[in-house]
Amino acid sequence: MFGKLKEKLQGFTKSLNKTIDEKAVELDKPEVVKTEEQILLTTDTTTDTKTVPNNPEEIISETIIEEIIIEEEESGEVFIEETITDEIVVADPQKHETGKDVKKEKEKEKEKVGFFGRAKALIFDHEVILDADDLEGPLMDLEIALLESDLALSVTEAIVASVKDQLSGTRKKFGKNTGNIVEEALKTAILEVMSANVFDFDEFIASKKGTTAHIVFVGINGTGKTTSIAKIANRLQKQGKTVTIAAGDTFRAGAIDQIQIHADRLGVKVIRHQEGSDPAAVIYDALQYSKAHKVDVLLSDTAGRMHTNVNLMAQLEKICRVGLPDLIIFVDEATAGNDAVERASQYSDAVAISGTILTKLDADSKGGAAISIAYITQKPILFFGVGQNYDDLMKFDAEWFVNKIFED
Ligand SMILES: Nc1nc2c(ncn2[C@@H]2O[C@H](COP(=O)(O)OP(=O)(O)OP(=O)(O)O)[C@@H](O)[C@H]2O)c(=O)[nH]1
Repeated sequence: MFGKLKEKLQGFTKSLNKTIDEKAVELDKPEVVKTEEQILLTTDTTTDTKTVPNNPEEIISETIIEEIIIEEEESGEVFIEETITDEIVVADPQKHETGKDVKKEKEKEKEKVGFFGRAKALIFDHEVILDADDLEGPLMDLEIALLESDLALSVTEAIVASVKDQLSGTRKKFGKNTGNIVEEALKTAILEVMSANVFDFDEFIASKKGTTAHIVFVGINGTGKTTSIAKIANRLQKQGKTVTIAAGDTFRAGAIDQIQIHADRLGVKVIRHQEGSDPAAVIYDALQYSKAHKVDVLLSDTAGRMHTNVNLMAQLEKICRVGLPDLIIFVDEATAGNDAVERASQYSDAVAISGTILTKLDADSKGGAAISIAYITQKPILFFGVGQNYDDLMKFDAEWFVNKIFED
């Protein structure tokens, strides 16, 4: 899931981590030279064993310290040279050992702790300050990565600005979690967008106890409105709620029968008129019926319509005016590209969208549509459709979503 977005974001994370690492080494170089003596002191020439400083957990670049084994031609004996930055430390020549012994000894030491790790420990607590120059290149890469993952320009800019804000000018501890700094900044930025106006669907339904909660589903053709209505009906029934469905798609041939089939399977009452009749009238009747029968939730289907069709969008406004919905749910596909942003925006202008259901997350989704729609509508994603069965509906969880983008 979100393979492409994941790959691109990981690219940015790696590139900025590299900058941080380079900068950390640069800042800490004088410190490494200063502590060279300390490293030498750790070599006990009488026992030829080395003491180990605390915290030797990580391995640093071999460009800082190298070991060279030199074989002496005549005796076949071996000296160890340790090169620290550009200085050479020669192990005690009085204490000649055979090559085999030395190698064994070195193997043991490596098992105890990496030598580079010990050196790294000495620069462990320093801080890196990222400035605009350090961030410029990686942030440009991030912007391109997000745009290529179908995020709208406005949301891309918001995420890049947030990441920049979090990383620039601030002192960052250079410790063993360095690698997380960038990822955390990105996660926070995406989480901010995805958590806009969070609203809990179940709490909302619970709050309507005693009255009929009316939900209208809108969106372009074939995005999964009818299927999502059936999934929501199934979910509500499992929670002990009573449900009615309004067959408000009177436009597409077969749409009324399609929703009737779902309703029959689920044992839900459908209020329907003739094909071609006024959808606002069907929905009005369904609402009266549901109220009279104290039905907990009325789910109203509407015909798919292109956001660019002025007449059909005007009809949708009328449906929502007459039907007095408590929620208007915009349904679109998680697989949608940048065009999803345009339609979310136009639907949002036409009617007061309360939230979005993103369907087909089980198909190859780039993830960009989810982030963009949440940002453009400034309304929460409520559910993900994750398949064609009634149970294939997942309540949206922003943290789950963001972690999914970054998981390996
Ligand atoms: N894989 C997958 N398919 C889905 C999902 N949701 C809906 N579909 C399929 O998408 C197709 C269209 O779904 P519908 O529910 O008919 O879409 P609609 O928005 O009501 O279509 P119109 O009435 O033409 O506007 C159907 O084949 C559904 O089975 C989903 O979450 N995952």
